[in-house]
Amino acid sequence: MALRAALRSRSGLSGLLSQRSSCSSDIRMCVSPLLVPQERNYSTPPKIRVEFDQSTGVAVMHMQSPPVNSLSLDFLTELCISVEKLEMDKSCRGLIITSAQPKVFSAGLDITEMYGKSPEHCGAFWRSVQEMWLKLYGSNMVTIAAINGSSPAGGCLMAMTCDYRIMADNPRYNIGLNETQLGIVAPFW
Ligand SMILES: CCCCC/C=C\C/C=C\C/C=C/C(=O)SCCNC(=O)CCNC(=O)[C@H](O)C(C)(C)COP(=O)(O)OP(=O)(O)OC[C@H]1O[C@@H](n2cnc3c(N)ncnc32)[C@H](O)[C@@H]1OP(=O)(O)O
Repeated sequence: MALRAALRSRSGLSGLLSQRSSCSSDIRMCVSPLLVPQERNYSTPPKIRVEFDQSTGVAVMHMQSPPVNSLSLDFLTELCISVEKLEMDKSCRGLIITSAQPKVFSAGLDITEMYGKSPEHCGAFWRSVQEMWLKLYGSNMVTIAAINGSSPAGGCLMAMTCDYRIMADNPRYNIGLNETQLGIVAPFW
């Protein structure tokens, strides 16, 4: 109850959504093996920014990978590490995921990860996709997607793995699954 009240009263969620629409206890103590070799390259700016409010127990995760928060291997790795860190912090009970990019929540899987890559890279990429939705779907935190822009395909998948979805009311923002239109078939796993 306290968490829900906190979520409701936080300027965070309502602020995030109105801002965008107006412009047009299992603590895992180890990092998963998938994530170990994928440490962030510190020569590039972080793709994920997390603000954790100790007083409410709510973290806001801002996706900030220009131009459209496409889900690349690097992006997904960073996102999974951030979720794991929050998951390990017992005081974090709620997670709001939103976008720092204008008009787009996430464009879905990064198309450039799907051609001209080695089989090893493709394997790592698809594992990271799976890791992302398993982590969010299985999270002990209350998870909310604050969808402040378009969110096709993998962006929709990510939102679907959260407990709640709230989308900015803007007719220009699309959400849904368009894989068939693109001729993409998700591999068996
Ligand atoms: C719970 C159980 C689950 C089990 C598993 C189930 C299913 C399998 C899992 C997932 C399948 C998912 C597949 C995918 O996600 S495939 C990707 C599909 N995505 C799209 O088709 C989105 C395409 N993009 C858009 O529609 C638009 O770009 C936008 C997001 C609406 C934004 O429009 P806007 O006009 O603002 O920008 P631009 O179109 O001009 O784009 C700017 C810039 O970004 C590049 N870009 C866009 N999308 C992607 C992308 N997905 N990957 C890589 N790059 C992308 C675009 O090319 C532009 O680049 P430029 O260099 O030209 O500036």
